[in-house]
Amino acid sequence: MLAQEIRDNLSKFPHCLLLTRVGNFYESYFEQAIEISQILNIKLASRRWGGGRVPMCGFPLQHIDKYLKIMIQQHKRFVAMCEEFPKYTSPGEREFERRVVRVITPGTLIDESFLNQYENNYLLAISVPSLGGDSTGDFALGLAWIDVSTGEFYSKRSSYESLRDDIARIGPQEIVLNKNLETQNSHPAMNAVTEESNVVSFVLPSHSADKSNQNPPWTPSEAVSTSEASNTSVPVATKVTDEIISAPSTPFVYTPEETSAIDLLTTYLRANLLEHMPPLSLPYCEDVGGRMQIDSHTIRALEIRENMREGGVRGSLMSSVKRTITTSGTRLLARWLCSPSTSIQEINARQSLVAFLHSRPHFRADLLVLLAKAEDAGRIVQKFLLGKGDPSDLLALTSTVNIWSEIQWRVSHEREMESLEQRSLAAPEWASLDMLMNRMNNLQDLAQRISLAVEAPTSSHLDELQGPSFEVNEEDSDLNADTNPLRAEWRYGRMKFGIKIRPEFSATLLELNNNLKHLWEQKVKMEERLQFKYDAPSLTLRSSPGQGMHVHLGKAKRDQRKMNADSDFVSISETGTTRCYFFQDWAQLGQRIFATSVALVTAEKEAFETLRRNARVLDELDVTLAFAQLAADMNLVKPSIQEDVTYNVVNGRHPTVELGLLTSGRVFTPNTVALTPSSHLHVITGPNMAGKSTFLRQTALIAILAQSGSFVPADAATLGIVDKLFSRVGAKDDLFHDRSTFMVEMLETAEILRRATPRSLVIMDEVGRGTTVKDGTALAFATIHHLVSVNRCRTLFATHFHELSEMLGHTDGMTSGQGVFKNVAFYCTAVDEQENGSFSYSYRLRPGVNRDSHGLKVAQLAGMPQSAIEVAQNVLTALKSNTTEAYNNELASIGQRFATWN
Ligand SMILES: Nc1ncnc2c1ncn2[C@@H]1O[C@H](COP(=O)(O)OP(=O)(O)OP(=O)(O)O)[C@@H](O)[C@H]1O
Repeated sequence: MLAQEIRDNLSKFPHCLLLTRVGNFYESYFEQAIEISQILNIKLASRRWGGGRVPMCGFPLQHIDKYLKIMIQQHKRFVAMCEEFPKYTSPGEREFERRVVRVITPGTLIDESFLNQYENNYLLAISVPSLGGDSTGDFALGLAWIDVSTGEFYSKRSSYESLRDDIARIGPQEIVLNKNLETQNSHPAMNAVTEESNVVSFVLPSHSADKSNQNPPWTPSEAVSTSEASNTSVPVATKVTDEIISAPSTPFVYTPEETSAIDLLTTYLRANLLEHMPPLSLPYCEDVGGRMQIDSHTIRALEIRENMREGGVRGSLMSSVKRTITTSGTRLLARWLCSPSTSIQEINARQSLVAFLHSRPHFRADLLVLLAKAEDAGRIVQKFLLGKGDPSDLLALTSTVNIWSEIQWRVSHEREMESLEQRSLAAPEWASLDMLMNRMNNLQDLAQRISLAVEAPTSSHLDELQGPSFEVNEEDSDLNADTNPLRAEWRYGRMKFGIKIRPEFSATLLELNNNLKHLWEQKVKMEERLQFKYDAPSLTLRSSPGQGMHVHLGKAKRDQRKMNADSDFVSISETGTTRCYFFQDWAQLGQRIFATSVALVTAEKEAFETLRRNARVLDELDVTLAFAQLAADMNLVKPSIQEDVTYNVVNGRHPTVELGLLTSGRVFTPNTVALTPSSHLHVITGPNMAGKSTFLRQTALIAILAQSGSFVPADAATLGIVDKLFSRVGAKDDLFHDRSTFMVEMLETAEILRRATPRSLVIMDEVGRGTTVKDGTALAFATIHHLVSVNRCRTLFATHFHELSEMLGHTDGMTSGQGVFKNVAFYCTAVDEQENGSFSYSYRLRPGVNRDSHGLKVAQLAGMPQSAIEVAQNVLTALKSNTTEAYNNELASIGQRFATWN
């Protein structure tokens, strides 16, 4: 029996490692046991089955998380969890029913202990246009991504051009694509997803792309549209709240591409979460132009989330600026830093709040103490929706809501104190905090209502919820639980999730519950009346997607006589034994039941959404408090943001390098930069190790911080919105994809030249260094030429090819704008040499060109043997000879001179 169950499951889930619960163990049998024992490094045993011995291995239940982590996160394998459920057959006997309740994949983790709570664990679905369609058009792709462990759900239009950037920014653990793509290795979408060795899964969508727009793949409650809701006077399905301070009040409109991606995602989730599929919020629709686009290389090169060398967060922007104290706030901070806003209104709202909190250190400190006590409410709500919430989660949720109330109280107390002190000047400042706090619900009795209203169901509850039976006609050919609204209502509404919101939670819920109860009673009475009147005991009132509300006769031959004689019953179908009729009265009553059921589910979800919404407001408070704290710690200033293309930063600093230097007691030298339309490309020259790359990177990081809503490390800053940020810095080779260092460099450069707009910011470090000096110089010149004449974007271009300055018409003593290229200016760093031979770097930029790279000094510092340095010095002197003949003679003599050891 067990052997057969396991064989069946192995063939049903061939792509998974199967773990079967047997008593207090998870076990694996047959060929897979060999593989699992190797992966987990556990003992391989065998047992006698069916006359032969079969391999097996297993481990105690309590080790499940440890081993799941190895299989899923280290080996990127999928695991099908087959659980056992006791079945009481007869007194004293106990049997088990076993079934796969969930397939765990890297992108569908729920509450596993190895999940990093400070980071999102996203599953991303990408829909691509059908073959033969317009596969190259702008924004032809749809993206949908969700963190199942927190319920954070988003969608967005995308294009092939920006797909890589979107993937890098979202950082999914797993990507889902349409099954049609599985064999198309050269498809551009496949190229983009395999770039980062992502885990890629393929699924057949439940709806075709063209149908999906009219027939969205969500549960009925989610699909309730404004018009539908107003017809039935039920609450409109609440949209996912925005993360921004001024949330849009209009509902989201999803493009067909997004709808297809959402369909792919939900189909995949259902196929894997199985019995743990939660009800989903509507995805928050990201505006394509609303976020700064940071290209995929730049996210890595600027070390925003993680440090490139070690892969960890140490030394990253995130680690230097992180002052958040909640896990969900930290996740939000990472999202803001990886996709800064391009809306001046949004940025200003965030910055005003930071300024407000920055100017009130005591208030800030109090709020931080309170926030530190709050739990990750969004994650707890999601746990309940996933059927995993337990009494301790309920306690945590209740106490967190109490803390939210305390925060609200502390805010109003601060306001009272200020009005007592008659600080009327401060009134406008309150606007930003008011805007945020107004998005929180009244919490006065929320905590009490939660403990009253949220409960794990007992089995009697489940029975109560299931009946009275409003079942689906099993003979219907188009029977499908996902498209049958009534089934889905029970399934998504309450049944599966081990959680029920009691009607006491809100007046709306109470009223809807009463209505529904009343309608059910009417339905039962109508059924009984019809059975009696038409002498038809097999008559039931039913609903199905194919036949709508209909009257069903189970034993038609026996019961149809009187009904056929009544013109109120219109026959719509019949089989050998059954018959179905349309009956106006039932059609009307059934519709009302349906509408009320949908409204009830919507209202229940609204109750959870209330909690989520508040949690999100607190996340924003956490991040803005963190920015305020950061501003105080690192002496940051509020930047002024404007809608033009300037970039003016006075004495800017690199936040991470500054911190690093501080730890060794050194001081960072600040630098000023002024990019304007008349001087929008700056060529930076100077010695090795004198701070060129640092200057380039700090320029990009300041733009990111400013547009995320933070203050910036500078004395003053005025920034025009950056729509796209590009970098070409510090390339490595990419042997896996068969690309040399120079090829990587050229790919990145080509992408910038193709995509940068006049509102973009580009930093380029040593373009052309990976080839010969002549080729490199030519390419560097062509790149500058293109950036100045075609892209016209703000650019910092660091180079050791100082010949470029001559080519661009720079002469000593000239000022900005006097060269052949009017929009190009020249700045450099230098080495200060002392008479005693010692030297130091001057990190401070000054106008002009530095033709000396002082590379030998760096070699000396790096510990190159003195004899080698001397040889290099001789060669350098020879190479600096200024006539062609002398130069060639020197080259010829160098070999002769240094070949003496031979
Ligand atoms: N403004 C600064 N103030 C103080 N120290 C700095 C500054 N900028 C850079 N440094 C220090 O100098 C080191 C080298 O800087 P960076 O890599 O930016 O130089 P570089 O000019 O780009 O060098 P190379 O041309 O060799 O790539 C940094 O790691 C940092 O320790």
